[in-house]
Amino acid sequence: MRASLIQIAVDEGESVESRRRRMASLVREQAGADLVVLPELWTTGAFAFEEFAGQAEPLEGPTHEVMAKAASEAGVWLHAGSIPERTSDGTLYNTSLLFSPSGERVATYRKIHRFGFDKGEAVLMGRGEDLVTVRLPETTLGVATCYDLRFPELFRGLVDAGAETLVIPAGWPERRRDHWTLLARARAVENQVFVLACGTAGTHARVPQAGHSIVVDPWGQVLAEAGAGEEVLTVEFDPGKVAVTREQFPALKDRVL
Ligand SMILES: O=C(O)CCC(=O)C(=O)O
Repeated sequence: MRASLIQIAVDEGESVESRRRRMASLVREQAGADLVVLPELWTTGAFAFEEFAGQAEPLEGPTHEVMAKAASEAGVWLHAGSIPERTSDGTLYNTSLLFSPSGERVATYRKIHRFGFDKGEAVLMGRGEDLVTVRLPETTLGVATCYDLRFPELFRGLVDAGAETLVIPAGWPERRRDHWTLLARARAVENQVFVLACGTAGTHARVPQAGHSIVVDPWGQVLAEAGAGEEVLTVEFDPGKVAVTREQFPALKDRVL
């Protein structure tokens, strides 16, 4: 299975519309991949809190339209990262959109753990409630977003629901980059899954981003890791390795709690 993680910079000098067009073109360039993954809140930037309300979209808004088309033109499964979603009652959510290779939306995930410690996203956005898995022909995806990575119980829930590949879009800051790579590996090892974690590059809202999108196998080996700048990280992996790892080292069977 081939996956491409598109790590872009959210540059305030680029309009949201041009970034959408640029992202769509990058997705189209990944034709031939099975799965393409984009970062968290790449239209606004995950730390651009003051932009959330102004840039929030309905679920089937402009990002949905452009990404559905890009997925079908590239013929790929697309985790289109997340958007600031505005529901009909005015509530905002940090919502991920997933599309099939025919451009049909197959899942949405509203981020459960909101970041900000009583500020920013934590007060501006509503809390998601539902765990989401998506069956692809080769593997079952379990989805989570950025700060969720710190909460292992969420991933146990996804594993119980059948997840074999965790897909985690993020806008992770540079100053905690070590946590990002450490936690990505920890979630892979403890759950015996692949982890595909896609972050952003550059600096937005004065917060330098970590980049370093990463793909980890169920044994905790790093299959690929991006640098700090814009990059498309492409990796081939064998989803069958999840079953093999769980059989050879059946730690998940010894869970007590
Ligand atoms: O947990 C962290 O260090 C970063 C989380 C974050 O930036 C986010 O969820 O947007």
